[in-house]
Amino acid sequence: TRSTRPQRLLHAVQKNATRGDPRSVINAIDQFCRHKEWAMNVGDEKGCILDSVVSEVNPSTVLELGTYCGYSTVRIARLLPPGAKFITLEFNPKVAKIARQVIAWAGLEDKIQLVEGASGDLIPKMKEQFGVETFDLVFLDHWKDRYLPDTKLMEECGLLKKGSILLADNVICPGTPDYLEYIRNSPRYKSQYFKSHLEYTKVEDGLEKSVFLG
Ligand SMILES: CCNc1ncnc2c1ncn2[C@@H]1O[C@H](/C=C/CNC(=O)c2cc(-c3ccc(F)cc3)cc(O)c2O)[C@@H](O)[C@H]1O
Ligand SMILES: [Mg+2]
Repeated sequence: TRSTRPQRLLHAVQKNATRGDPRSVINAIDQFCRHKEWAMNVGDEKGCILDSVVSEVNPSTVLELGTYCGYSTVRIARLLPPGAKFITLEFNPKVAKIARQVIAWAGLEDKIQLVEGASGDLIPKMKEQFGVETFDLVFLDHWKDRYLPDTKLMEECGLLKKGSILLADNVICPGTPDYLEYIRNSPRYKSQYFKSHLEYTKVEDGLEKSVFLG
């Protein structure tokens, strides 16, 4: 049977990237998606904005919603200080299996805890099961209609503290209208839009960075 897109992406990494070199894994995926087969990674243009936010926040605790093939996971993990706690959630076991191999190829498996399951089920367990108090940074990149409910759930579970940063991909394309409306009008957040483009295309997209005010 025909391979899946995540499998073909993994093979491109194993063929073109150097083991233990995160930058080469990132480049191999970007080359593959730009020249061979598009895939829904945050990509290199928005990826640079992600890098700058991660470097600025210098987080001790990070949560990523929607690992997919692990592209943004590798981008984030390579910039984290030693001892940082990085949890990424992926509910498709087949995709999680690919992401683990991409992360391993980059040599970053010790910095990343990939947990298989749905964010709605796992967020309420963060404190008891994963020993997390609050997250300094959350990267939202899963189903777009889940950004808002999961943000409210993180608030309810006390996982955000004053200064916590939410960074949301795809707020224009495919778009997350209910999330944007909430986060931009809530007195509990200060938001900033970073205009960019949909990965590997000229279509407008962007990242919304929101600071939780407590
Ligand atoms: C049920 C919600 N909770 C979840 N918990 C854990 N993992 C989840 C969850 N949802 C989805 N996932 C996983 O995250 C990934 C899904 C990401 C969804 N992303 C998109 O739809 C997306 C889509 C596009 C896009 C843009 C333009 C197009 F024409 C076509 C596609 C671009 C992007 O950058 C995207 O992020 C999958 O691996 C899925 O298994
Ligand atoms: Mg995305």
